[in-house]
Amino acid sequence: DTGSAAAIPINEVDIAYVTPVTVGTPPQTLMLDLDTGSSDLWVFSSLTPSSQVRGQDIYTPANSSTSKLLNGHTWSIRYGDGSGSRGTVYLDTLAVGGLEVKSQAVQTAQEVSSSFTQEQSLDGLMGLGFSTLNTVRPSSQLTFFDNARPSLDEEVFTADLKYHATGSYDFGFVDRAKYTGNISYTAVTESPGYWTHSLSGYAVGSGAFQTTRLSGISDTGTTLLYLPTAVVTAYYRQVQGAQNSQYYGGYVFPCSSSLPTFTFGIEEARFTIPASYINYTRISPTSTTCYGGLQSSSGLGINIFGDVALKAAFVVFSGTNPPRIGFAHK
Ligand SMILES: C[C@H](Cc1ccc(C(C)(C)C)cc1)[C@H](NN)c1nnnn1Cc1ccc2c(c1)OCO2
Repeated sequence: DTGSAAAIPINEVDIAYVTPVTVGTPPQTLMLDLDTGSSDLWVFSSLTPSSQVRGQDIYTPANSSTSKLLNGHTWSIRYGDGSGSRGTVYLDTLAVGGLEVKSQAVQTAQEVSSSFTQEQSLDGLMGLGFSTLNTVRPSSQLTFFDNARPSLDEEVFTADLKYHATGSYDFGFVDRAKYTGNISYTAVTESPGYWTHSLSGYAVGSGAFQTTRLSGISDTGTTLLYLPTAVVTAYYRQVQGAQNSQYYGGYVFPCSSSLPTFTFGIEEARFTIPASYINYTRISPTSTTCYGGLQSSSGLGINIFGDVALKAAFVVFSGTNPPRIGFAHK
């Protein structure tokens, strides 16, 4: 079996991407953020207080003839940016792009933090990290990918995220039409449940490639690219007027500055992020100061290869044993 679905940016700066997912019988369509950096599938629901719902679609288990309460089970998740949610759990039929799982744990939110309420076009998250990270208790639940595995033609899913455009997620196959050349694979360690792997090095603009192993997680649910301070200072040293602002919590620069590209290595392969991806956003609609798409990871304790990096490639998340991740040009 296979599935293929759109990855749609939810705003004009690609803060997150959503994918249509159908839940229940008859199918209720929700727009979920497929997130390889977490492992809970949670949705805005009929159990979410109306004061916390602002335009989101909701899942109503009572309207689904196939929904079953997972008795006595609850969940609670806190994300690295401080946002979070918690609630109860139903099992129901769930499909992404034609790929159906009969009994998927759907975590119904009874509380969501304000940053989720504010994102009107995002109805929840679908974690695609390793199921060890799932927060449902007393028994943790499997991700959609883990549930779908037995029926997949190939134990893979791929991410083709795009800059200011709609991309796609595919399950169970690697679409030859979506990339050029060869796929460069590298080893993944499932620690502590993320798609953790190394970069083989980096280059700033036309500068020499620095060969140095940088370990981190490929995370479709994180907007920006977070790397060690040494790398980030080397990058912004090439940007006129750049500064690391305590006030804005990161590197900012005059929007008129010209930015270098940023190249990262996957084993012998090289992927160049265009300067436009790193000129992330104006700090306010009328400001001439812009916020960088490359920021320091020093506060996070882990390097995060988020969407700013992933959208520069076609990415294969391979659930083989051992797992691996592949990057190709597109
Ligand atoms: C933050 C997302 C999870 C999320 C996604 C979207 C949203 C909004 C819809 C409200 C926009 C909030 C939250 C990430 N997912 N793997 C995550 N979940 N747990 N850790 N991370 C990665 C991390 C960790 C720390 C950080 C960060 C990132 O950005 C800034 O500081």
